[in-house]
Amino acid sequence: MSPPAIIAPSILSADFAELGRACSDTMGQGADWLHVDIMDGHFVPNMTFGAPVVTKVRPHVDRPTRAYGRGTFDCHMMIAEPKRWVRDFKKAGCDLYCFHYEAAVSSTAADTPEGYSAAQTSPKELIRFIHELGMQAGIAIKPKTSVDVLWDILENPVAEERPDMVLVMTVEPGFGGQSFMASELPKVTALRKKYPELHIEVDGGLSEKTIDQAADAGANVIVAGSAVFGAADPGEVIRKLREAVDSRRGKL
Ligand SMILES: O=C(CO)[C@@H](O)[C@H](O)COP(=O)(O)O
Ligand SMILES: [Fe+2]
Repeated sequence: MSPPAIIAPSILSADFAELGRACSDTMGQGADWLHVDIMDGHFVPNMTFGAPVVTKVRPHVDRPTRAYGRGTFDCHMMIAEPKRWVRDFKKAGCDLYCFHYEAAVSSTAADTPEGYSAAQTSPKELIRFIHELGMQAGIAIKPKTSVDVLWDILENPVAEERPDMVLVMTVEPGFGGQSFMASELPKVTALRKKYPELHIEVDGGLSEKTIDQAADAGANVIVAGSAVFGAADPGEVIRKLREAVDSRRGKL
């Protein structure tokens, strides 16, 4: 059976001037995780914030007591040098470090002054590094990236080098409030068929209008920014998103 619904509001749509309170309010409204979008202006044409802001926000939300527990900080790293920031985000309180496949396999990074190489490694080496620091590891793919790049990574017999979650982007990364790309759902269907217990996250354009399609495909981790933070009753939206996913468990 697929894993239960995990609803992860994207704080990109929150009021940044009140970020700590926005995060704790959202948790009080029934969110499971917080989805934290990190953008560097290189990998995507937009910038958000880095580890110092995560450090300040983290105490506003209870730490999870187990992997994937309530309060998980799900950091979506839309950055060109994912290896470079793993340590800083661990220190800041990130629980799940989700990097982009496309960034990991590019080779533009330079070494860091901290004395370790930021030169990009293979996804499996990056996953191992994230695990060694005690975080869960996620791997994300953009709409133009084929799901086929993931099979080898998911089949790896070495458990420490396998991702705990796959993120299938349902918009081009960079901005909240874009239209959902249903064209990406066959990737989710293919992943769910092969991996009944894998955490499969979808991100971009999720709302009460699009959740049924995503849930039918087999997604269980649902990111929603504008749909939650723009709602008159965010708790009601979170509840409906959860219900849509959980009502399909065991039927996929
Ligand atoms: O990673 C991203 C955008 O790049 C997302 O997490 C968005 O922030 C989701 O926002 P909505 O599409 O739900 O408004
Ligand atoms: Fe995101």
